[in-house]
Amino acid sequence: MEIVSATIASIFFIIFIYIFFFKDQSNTKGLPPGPKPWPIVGNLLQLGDKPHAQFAQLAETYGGDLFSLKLGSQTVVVASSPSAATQVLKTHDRILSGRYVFQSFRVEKHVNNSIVWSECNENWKMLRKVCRTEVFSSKMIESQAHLREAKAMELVEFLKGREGQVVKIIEVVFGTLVNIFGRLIFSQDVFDLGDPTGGSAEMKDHIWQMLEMGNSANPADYFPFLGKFDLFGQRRAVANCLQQIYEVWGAMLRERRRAAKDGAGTHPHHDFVTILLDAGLDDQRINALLMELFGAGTETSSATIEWAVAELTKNPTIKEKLRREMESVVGKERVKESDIPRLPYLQAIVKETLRLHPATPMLLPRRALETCQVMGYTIPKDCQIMVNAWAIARDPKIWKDPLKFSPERFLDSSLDFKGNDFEFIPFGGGRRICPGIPLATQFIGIIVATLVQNLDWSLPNGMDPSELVMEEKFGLTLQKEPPLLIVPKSIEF
Ligand code: HEM
Repeated sequence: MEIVSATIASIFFIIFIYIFFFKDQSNTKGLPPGPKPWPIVGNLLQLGDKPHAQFAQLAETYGGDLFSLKLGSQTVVVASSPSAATQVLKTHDRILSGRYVFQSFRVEKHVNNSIVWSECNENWKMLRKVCRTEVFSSKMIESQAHLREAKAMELVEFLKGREGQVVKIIEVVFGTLVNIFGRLIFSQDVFDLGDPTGGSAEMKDHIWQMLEMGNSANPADYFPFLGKFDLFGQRRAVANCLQQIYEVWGAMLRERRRAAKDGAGTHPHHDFVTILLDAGLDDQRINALLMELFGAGTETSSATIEWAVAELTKNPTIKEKLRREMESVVGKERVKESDIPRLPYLQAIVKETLRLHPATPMLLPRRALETCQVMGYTIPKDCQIMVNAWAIARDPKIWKDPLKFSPERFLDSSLDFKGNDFEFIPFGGGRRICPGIPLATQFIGIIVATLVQNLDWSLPNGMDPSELVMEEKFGLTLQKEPPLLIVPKSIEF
C-alpha cells in the first residue's frame, strides 16, 4: 500500500515539476528541426562526453545547417555549416552576442568585470579595447618575444634532462605556458617544471582548481531553477577560489601602486599589470582580467601544442620537413619568434592543428538577446547558440581528405583563422572573436619550432606512431585520454 501511495505521489510530483518548470518545453514553434525531446530531460540522455561529434551526426540528420534540441529545459540551437556560422557570427552577430554564463561561474563580482562572461556592454568594450591596443598590441607582443623564446628553451632543456624517460607532455607544456603567463602578467614564474611542490605552489593550486571547476558539469545548466540553490556548492567553490586568487594578486597590486605613489618610478618590468595600472583600471577589473587571461589562454594553447606534438609524432615526414624548413631559413641560429613569418610550413602546421583539433570545439556558448529569424527559423530570446567549429572543419563537403593531417592544404591558400573564413573558425568570429589570437599563435609557433629544432622524441615501449589513437573530449582537453607520453631524445644542434 505504501509503495502504491509513494508511486502516485512521485507521479504527481513529476507532473507538478513538469508543468511549472518545463512548460516552455512544448514551445518549439518555428525552431530549427531536431530530435524529439523526452519530458523533463529533453535530449540530455543523448549527450555523451563528445557532444561535438554527436552534434555533427545530428546535423547530418537534420539538414546540415541548423538543428535544435533540449538540454533539460534549455533550448539549444547548433550551427554546423559555414553558412549557418556566418549567420550567427556575422549577419546576426549583435542579437546573438549574449553569453550563456555557466551556472558555476555566476559569481556577480566576476561576471560584471569579465570579458568572457559579460554582455557586450560599455565595460566589455573598454576591456576589449585595452586588450587590443595595449595587452595584445604588436608592440607589446614583440617586446615580450624574448620571454617566450627563453621559456620554450627551458622546456627543451627540461626534456633533454629526461632523455630516455617517459614524460606526459601536457603536464610540462601546461607548466611552461602558465610560467610564460606568470612572466607576461606579473613577471614571476608560477610552476617549477622539475618539482611539483616548487614554484608558487599556492597560486598553482588555485589555478588548477579553477580549471577543474570549469570542466565539471553543473546540473543547474540544464535545469536553471536549481541555480539559485547551488546544490553542490560549485558556485561557492568558484567564488572562494577567485577570492583566494584575488587576495594573492591584491597584495601585489597594492605593492605596485604603493611603489608608484612613493615615486619609485615605473616598475622595472614592462608586464601586463603595469599596463593595466597605467590604463587606470581598478583592482576588481584587473583581477578579473588577469584571471581570464590565465583561464582562457593557458589550457587552450597547451592543448593545441599537445595536439601538434601528437600529430608530428604520428607523421614523422612532416616533422622532418619542418626541421628542413628551419635549417634552410634560420640555419644554425636558434629559432626566434621573428623568424615565424618566414616559416610558412610551421604556420601551416599550426593552422592544420587548429583545424583538426580546435581547443573549444563548439566555441563558447552564445545567447539570443532577442527573438530573431535565422535561415527561416525562429531563434527564441535567451536560447543558447553553439557553433560546431569542429564539425565544420571536418566536413568532407568542404575539405578534401578532412581527417588527414595535411599542412600542405594551407600552403597555397589564403584561408585564415581571423574570423572571415567561416569554414575555419577555431577562434570564433564576430564581435566576440578571441582577442588572444596574436599571443596564442606566437606561443604555439615558438614552442613547436623550438621543440622540433632541438629535440627528437618517440613513443614509449617501442609503440609505433601509427598506433597512436587520439581522441578529444568536449571542450577543454586537460584530461585528454589517452594522455600523450613521449620519450625525449637529444639531437645535435
Ligand atoms: C589556441 C588557443 C586559443 C583558442 C583556440 C581560443 C579560442 C577561443 C574561442 C573559440 C573563443 C570564443 C569566441 C566566440 O565566442 O566567438 C575565445 C574567446 C576568448 N579568448 Fe581565446 N582562444 C585561445 C587562446 C587565448 C589566449 C592566449 C587568450 C588570452 C591570453 C584568450 C582570451 C580569450 C578571451 C578573453 C575570450 C572572450 C572574448 C569575448 O567574449 O569577448 N584566448 N577564445
